[in-house]
Amino acid sequence: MSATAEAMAPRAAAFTPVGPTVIDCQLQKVFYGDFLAVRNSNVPIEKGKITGFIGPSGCGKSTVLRSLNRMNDLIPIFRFEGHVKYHGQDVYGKNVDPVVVRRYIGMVFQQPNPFSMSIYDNVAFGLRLNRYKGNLEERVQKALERAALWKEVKDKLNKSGLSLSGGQQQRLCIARAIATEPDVLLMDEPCSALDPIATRQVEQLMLELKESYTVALVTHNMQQATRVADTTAFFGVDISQGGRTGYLVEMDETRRIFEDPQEDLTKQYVSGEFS
Ligand SMILES: Nc1ncnc2c1ncn2[C@@H]1O[C@H](COP(=O)(O)OP(=O)(O)OP(=O)(O)O)[C@@H](O)[C@H]1O
Repeated sequence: MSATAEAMAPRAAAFTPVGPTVIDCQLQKVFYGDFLAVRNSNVPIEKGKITGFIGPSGCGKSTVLRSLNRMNDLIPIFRFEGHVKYHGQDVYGKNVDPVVVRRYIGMVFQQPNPFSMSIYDNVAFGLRLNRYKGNLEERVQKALERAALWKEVKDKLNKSGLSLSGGQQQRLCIARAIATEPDVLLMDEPCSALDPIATRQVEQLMLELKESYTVALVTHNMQQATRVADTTAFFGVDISQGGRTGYLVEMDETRRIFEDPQEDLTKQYVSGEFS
């Protein structure tokens, strides 16, 4: 670790959540094969808040986000040292089923990815997978209402999810993710494929969703972080060892990260000196 990076790590690690922590994520080292992709990143996710992850390309934002609900399990060369605990329980515990983890910690991806099936079936998918025994129609409607899509699709629930616009597709994916009523929603650049109007709709939706869910959001868009995130984690890339290893530089209330950051690197990044 470089001297600069060493100096930065303790302060970042000292971030103390104000409210209860839903996910206690402490990643000492994250590898893809031999490649050290992320180091020294303690990123507590606080209840009822939107936690934004920002930083230059390749700093490990998505890697950290995907570690929270074991999405990286799908990559055989992924491994890490550290722990991820959800309400104190080890997410990577021996007997923990990743499908169950994702039932509580849902995910929305960068590209809207509705399944090639009807709007209704898209939203009902996770409920059926989890053998939901209640009133399916009611739950589908509720999820679509919460995702601010119901009014636009209520008369065409049998149409393909793929027939919707990009912004509608992303709200459909959000409806699909919240239908099973997860506790936490992970969003990996959910607006990057959307136009400004659809982006604003999804941002508005995020603000409404945080009333019921805890959200962690990866975004390339710093304005988006200032608009929606309560807390922001800024990641940098350490090139001192010849590789490109991401690490948490600083995490704080969003206002502080953008107006009064503690670290020079954060200052330079939020003022647009590098990207
Ligand atoms: N499946 C993988 N196999 C090997 N290396 C990977 C894999 N996924 C990511 N990486 C590497 O890990 C590092 C972190 O990638 P990650 O996608 O987490 O960064 P990011 O900050 O989200 O980037 P971006 O903003 O460009 O999406 C990068 O160097 C990337 O090339």
